[in-house]
Amino acid sequence: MKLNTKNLKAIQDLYPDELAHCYGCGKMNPNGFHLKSYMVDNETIAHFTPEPKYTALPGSVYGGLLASILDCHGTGSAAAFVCENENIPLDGSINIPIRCVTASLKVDFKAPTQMGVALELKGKLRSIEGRKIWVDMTLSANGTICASGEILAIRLKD
Ligand SMILES: CCCCCCCCCCCCCC(=O)SCCNC(=O)CCNC(=O)[C@H](O)C(C)(C)COP(=O)(O)OP(=O)(O)OC[C@H]1O[C@@H](n2cnc3c(N)ncnc32)[C@H](O)[C@@H]1OP(=O)(O)O
Repeated sequence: MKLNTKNLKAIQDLYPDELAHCYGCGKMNPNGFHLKSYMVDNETIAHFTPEPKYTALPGSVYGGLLASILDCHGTGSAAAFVCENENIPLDGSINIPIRCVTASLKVDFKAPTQMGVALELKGKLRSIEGRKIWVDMTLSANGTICASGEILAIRLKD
């Protein structure tokens, strides 16, 4: 079901402009995917509809694209979970001061991912240990989990 984002702020839109050039999710990158992830009830959600040029086999989505959007959903989720943990607001009143980058990303491709539908990505916090944040993710098409992912994101030092 499509998420109503009317009263929500995308995590990636809370990055300051100078750190928002990521190809996958940066609002300042005119050529990028502009993935937007939202915190909803202690999990993160993003929707993304790939263009047909990202085809693997006819009718299904190229796995590299799926890994790419899981990567950005994972780092955004990691930053958001740290903010929640530290009572930093995600309501847009401030740019978030937390920066996380991918140290490790694992993706399991479980079923072909149908082209032409809005994909749903979800993230759940597994753990935070110091600067290390582990997030478990799923990517679904029409309610079928097509890929699962796990990311280790590292919080950058100030
Ligand atoms: C790039 C700057 C952008 C900033 C803005 C971001 C906005 C968002 C942009 C969106 C981005 C979208 C997504 C993208 O595309 S992000 C782009 C792709 N990612 C990168 O380019 C990251 C490249 N790597 C690094 O810069 C450094 O290696 C980092 C920063 C990750 C850590 O180097 P640092 O010197 O800071 O820390 P450390 O080496 O003491 O490690 C710390 C702890 O982590 C553990 N560890 C490390 N690696 C691994 C591993 N592979 N498996 C398991 N564990 C690992 C390590 O053992 C240690 O544990 P412990 O000993 O403490 O227990």
